[in-house]
Amino acid sequence: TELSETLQSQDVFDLEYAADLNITNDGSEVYFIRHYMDIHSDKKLGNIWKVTQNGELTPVTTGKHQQYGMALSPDNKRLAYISSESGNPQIHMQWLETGATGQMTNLTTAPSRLTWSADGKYLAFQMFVPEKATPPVSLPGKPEGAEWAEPAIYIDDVYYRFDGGGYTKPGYTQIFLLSAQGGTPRQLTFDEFNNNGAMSWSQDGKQLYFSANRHQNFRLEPVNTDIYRYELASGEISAVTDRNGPDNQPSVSPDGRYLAYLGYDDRGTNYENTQVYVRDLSSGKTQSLTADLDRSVDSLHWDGSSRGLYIQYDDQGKTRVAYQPLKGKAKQLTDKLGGQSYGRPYTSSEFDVASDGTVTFTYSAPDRPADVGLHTGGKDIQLTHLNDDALGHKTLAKVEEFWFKSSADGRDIQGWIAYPPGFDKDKKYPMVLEIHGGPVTAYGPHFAAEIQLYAAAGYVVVYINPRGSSSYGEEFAQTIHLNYPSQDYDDLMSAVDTVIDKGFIDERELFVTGGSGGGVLSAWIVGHTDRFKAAVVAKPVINWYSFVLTSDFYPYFYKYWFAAKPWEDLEGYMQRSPISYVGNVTTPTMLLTGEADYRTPISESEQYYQALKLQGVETAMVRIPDAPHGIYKRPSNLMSKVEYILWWFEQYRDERPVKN
Ligand SMILES: CSCC[C@H](NC=O)C(=O)N[C@@H](C)C(=O)O
Repeated sequence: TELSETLQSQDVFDLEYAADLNITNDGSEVYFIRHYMDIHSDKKLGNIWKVTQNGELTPVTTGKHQQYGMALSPDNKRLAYISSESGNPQIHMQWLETGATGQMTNLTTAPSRLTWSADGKYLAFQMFVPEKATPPVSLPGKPEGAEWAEPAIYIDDVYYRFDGGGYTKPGYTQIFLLSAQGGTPRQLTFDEFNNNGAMSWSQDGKQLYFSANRHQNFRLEPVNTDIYRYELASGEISAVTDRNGPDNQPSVSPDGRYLAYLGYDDRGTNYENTQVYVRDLSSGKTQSLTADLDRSVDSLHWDGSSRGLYIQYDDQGKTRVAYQPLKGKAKQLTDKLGGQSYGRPYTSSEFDVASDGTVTFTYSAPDRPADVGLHTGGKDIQLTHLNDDALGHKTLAKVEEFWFKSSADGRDIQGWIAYPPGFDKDKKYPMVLEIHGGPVTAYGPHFAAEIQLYAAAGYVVVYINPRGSSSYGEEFAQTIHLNYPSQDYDDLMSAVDTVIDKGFIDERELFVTGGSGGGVLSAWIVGHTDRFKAAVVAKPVINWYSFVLTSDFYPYFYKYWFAAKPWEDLEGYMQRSPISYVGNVTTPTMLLTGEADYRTPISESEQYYQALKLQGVETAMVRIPDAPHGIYKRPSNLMSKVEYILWWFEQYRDERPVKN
């Protein structure tokens, strides 16, 4: 095929990225999953690879499989991982000295969270244990061999479908123990809770700490997880934490003295900073190490000497790793993490640490999905270049940071401009404003196929972190508590004005799109201004009343995003709903949503489509069959999304014939 100079939508099949980083104790090698897109199955697959400190790459496993959940044994001699190569997900093990590999289990449902005991003799893991569902009604009179319709589906659980997971089956996630020699796993927990949070062994192997929501009312208290201790000898489970609010990611220190974990006090708001807590296991004394950080810590790893922790958090659109000693100030190590959200430029990354403090992390650059990086001797080194073959010969958009003041109140807001390849500041370009979802998430200077493809099509792409985004502290994120959308609209309009003032935008050629929370804001925008020539509203919430009563995670949304239940505050719900402003819309607006989106169900898009039709506004609806909220997860769906958005915008470009 002909070499093209700029990124094309089919190039998404050539993207690769690194995940599941596991560094050896001496820091000399990093094992990772090398994800790639399989053009035949249209799925993301992945095999295990190893990279040394000098960048030498070796495959560890191979084949057209999805391998994931990798865990290096404490002595670094074995690698446990999950693979579907035998047909369904099973635990596999590779003995690294000999390369011998074995399937360790014959499970009936998918295992997860492989967690080694310190002596390397056991693996704890979790697995869904289905319960027998007996429908309350069975139809009489079916003659032998008759082909009747599928039986009716009876639902009585709070959570009956999950975005990306489909309709739920009755049962609970339980903890299991597997000998590292293989064999039959032993089930450790049996009760009617989902024992599904992260796990960590005590150093003597007598206890297993895990996080779970084991409150009687757990379904309606969706974030109230705690840390529990499981006694291997007796099977007794006791609560280690008991506050109102989440406690998770337990991690026992290498010397066995402390338990670190993440959590916050639940004050019922849309956002709280997740802090790092350390509990002295003999005295029970617990302290927060990050009370003054004003950022949410996403993950942690103990320092080999048990004197502190390496922590990861988002800060102004980037992700950092810092060393936080048990006493004293944190030391910044690197801010180059990211690259795992290859569709849109969300912060998304991971890291691991060797005993000597060498940090491996997913290395982010605006023009590449995640590579393997290393932070050692005060320097960041990029160990892999997984996409140089596919992207090295292409001209990609340059991404530049900018800051501006919001017209609402003069608040400083951060954004980025992606310039079309071959950009010439003396020319005038059409602009796409692309808006993130969440709404408490953050974009940053990270690779994003969607942004790159809009730029490759000739648009200057602008994306910002309006108020309510994460990575700027608690006050900034909470400005939209019970107040979304609101002045975030002004932040977005000020961004557009700021970029127009730079002189290279054709003011008559402004386009807007956004997904999820960004779909809310783009629908809000067309209801409040006619300055955009066309809009694509992707997987939006259009009506908060119907959203709260159809979304998979509804016990959370009504409780943390609104002051009351929908029927108790009809006015409040409708005031913040884009549907209430549909009467103002004149902008041609297309809807685009996955038909299996159970987070922002497609009925939201249908409402807007039908309302726009009734209003006589130009509209269309793109339905992506079987796609969940994460449309990008199948490469061809990512392609469809981008191609349809660009096509819609092109209909309204000046030099194109206007649509009938
Ligand atoms: C605005 S409704 C909730 C949508 C969703 N938030 C959490 O699931 C969301 O905005 N998702 C973002 C990250 C997206 O899909 O882009």
